Amino acid sequence: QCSRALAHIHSRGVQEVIGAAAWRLNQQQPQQQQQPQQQQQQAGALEHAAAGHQQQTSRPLTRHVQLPTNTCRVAQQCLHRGVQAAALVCCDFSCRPTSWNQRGPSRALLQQQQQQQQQQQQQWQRQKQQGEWAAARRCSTAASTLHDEPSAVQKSQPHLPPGPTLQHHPNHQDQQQHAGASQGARVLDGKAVAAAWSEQLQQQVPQLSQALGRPPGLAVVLVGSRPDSMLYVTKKEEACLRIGINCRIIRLPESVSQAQLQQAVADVAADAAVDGVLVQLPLPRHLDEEAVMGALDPRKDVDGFHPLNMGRMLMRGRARRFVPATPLGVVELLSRSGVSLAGKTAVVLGDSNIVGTPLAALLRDEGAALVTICHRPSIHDWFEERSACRSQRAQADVCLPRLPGPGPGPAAASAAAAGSAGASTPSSSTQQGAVPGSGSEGGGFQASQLPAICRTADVLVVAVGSPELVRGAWVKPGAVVVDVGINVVAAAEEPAAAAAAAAAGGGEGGSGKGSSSVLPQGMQQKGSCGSPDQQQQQQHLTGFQMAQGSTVEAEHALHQQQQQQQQSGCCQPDATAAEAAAGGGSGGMCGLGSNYRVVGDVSHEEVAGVASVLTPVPGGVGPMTIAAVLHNTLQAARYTAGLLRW
Ligand SMILES: Nc1nc2c(c(=O)[nH]1)N[C@@H](CN(C=O)c1ccc(C(=O)N[C@@H](CCC(=O)O)C(=O)O)cc1)CN2
Repeated sequence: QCSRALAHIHSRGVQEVIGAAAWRLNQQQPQQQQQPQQQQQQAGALEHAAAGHQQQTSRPLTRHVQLPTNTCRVAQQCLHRGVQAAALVCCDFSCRPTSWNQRGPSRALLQQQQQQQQQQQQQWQRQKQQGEWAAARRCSTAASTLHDEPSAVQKSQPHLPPGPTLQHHPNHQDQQQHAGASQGARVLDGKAVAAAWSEQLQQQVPQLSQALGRPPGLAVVLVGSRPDSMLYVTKKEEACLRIGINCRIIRLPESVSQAQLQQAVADVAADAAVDGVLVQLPLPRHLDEEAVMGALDPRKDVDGFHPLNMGRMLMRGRARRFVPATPLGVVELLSRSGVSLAGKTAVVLGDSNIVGTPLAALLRDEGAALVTICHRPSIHDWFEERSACRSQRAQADVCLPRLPGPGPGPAAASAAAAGSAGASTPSSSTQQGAVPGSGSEGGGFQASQLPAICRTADVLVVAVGSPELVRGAWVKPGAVVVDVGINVVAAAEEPAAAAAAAAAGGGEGGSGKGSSSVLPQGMQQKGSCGSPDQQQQQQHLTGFQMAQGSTVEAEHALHQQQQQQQQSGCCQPDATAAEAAAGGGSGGMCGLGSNYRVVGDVSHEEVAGVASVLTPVPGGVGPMTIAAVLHNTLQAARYTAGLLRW
């Protein structure tokens, strides 16, 4: 079990697992009491490794393995001799502070640690059934409460400085792991967790600035003036300034050419005062995002979108470098909230490069036993049927998607509507005849599985950009649900209101034609935003667009619409990001005001009654994304300063 745990640690990129030799020594004579000479040998070996490390990197060792039973005190001696950081793995549950020798920690500290360990061990006992992955996690959990342990994802990255302390909440974990039908989900406070993380990062800045001879520097390249992108860039800039990172924004016009953009990125990356560079996405349609990402300097690629960084993360057992901010934020939010992923069945709705795809790899690395990605063909089918779904919601718990068959169209829509009455699971007869794996040509089968696949998830992450797609009935009781979507909808379009409207309207039809109740009031007042059909379409796309997991195609389509609206006075073309942020409870995209609100991809109200843990929108993953950018920028600064080996 121990060697598996070590292999696991190695496979996650931790290179410095010193003490493994001492562990082996101990293994060879498991029954024997160690002789003082042996103990000294081990202490010497660890110290030697620690000193070597310090010499090589000019900083103290930041992680080592805490060894079983007898050797624990050896590790402890190391801590006393200037090794700063936490034990990573404690393989032996019977290891007790009492086995440490007199030169170990003070009695008070021992007592405190003993108490903590006892609490942990009680918790371990309750979780003992969780299997091998859980064992490794239990160990690191114990270690992290004893010391200032790097957080979950940091552990998987080599050479990290002492990181933030994982806040494990046994009660919360119990709640998560033992909850059946939930009395009400624990709603994670992403804003507070991000603030705490940022504060920890802020504490690292002075030391880094000293090593660099200047503050760490981030450059953000922003093409065009999408209100959402402007808002996010402003958030990044403000967050940087708050903790002492210099932030440069390079604003390029919408019409910038591929060559000009790549040149601008190369120029800013060549600036010696810039440690990290990111290009805000999405880019206008005429630009080739892949080429831009490929041309980034991977050592400064704080978004982790360069193929080298992405590849290292996706491949099993490779040492990671930069991890994309939103997935990193998700995993940090869970881990800092005491939510364990070990042994869990995870489902990720959405396969974007920004969120879904990298997050699936992170969940795998965090110990999830099974990770399913519901990818584009299946989800697109849902989008195609959303308008039909909406009007069906009043009548059915789960709105069925289009039946397998011809491509999207009115016939398919009415088939879906007809099928929605009785069947709510994929085992229903309406699903027969579906062609598994038929993919984008006829993804009805995949789409029809979505609710059922979601219901298999202990941990469900939704990043598709479809407002409140995931309903209560899609969620397994007691599941952990992470909502990554950010959708702007008209305030009047709350699900309950929509359902009531649909019920009152007696099945108005899928298109929502002429339904003024769902139109943004501001637009109605201005009355110049296109036909009702266009307005309806715009609403869909608005929600679609704002999500971090949404497709670039849809984003561009919306952007074009926005531009048209701006020209026609529908949106405020001159609203700055700051104004937008200040405007209305929605967080104010495009000067939205109170007629709009920001919702996630999950029906919060419904799912809160079923899940055990839920992230809100806004105030969940979004703020964690910003904190993760700060984290990555400081990592980049460490590479620049030579504090980390690339
Ligand atoms: N180059 C990148 N582009 C984009 C990324 C990315 O990680 N790198 N992710 C998203 C946008 N994004 C950061 O860039 C981001 C999205 C949302 C938030 C956020 O804080 N959201 C708030 C709500 C928004 C509001 O106030 O209206 C929240 O959830 O509380 C931050 C950053 C796409 N592009």
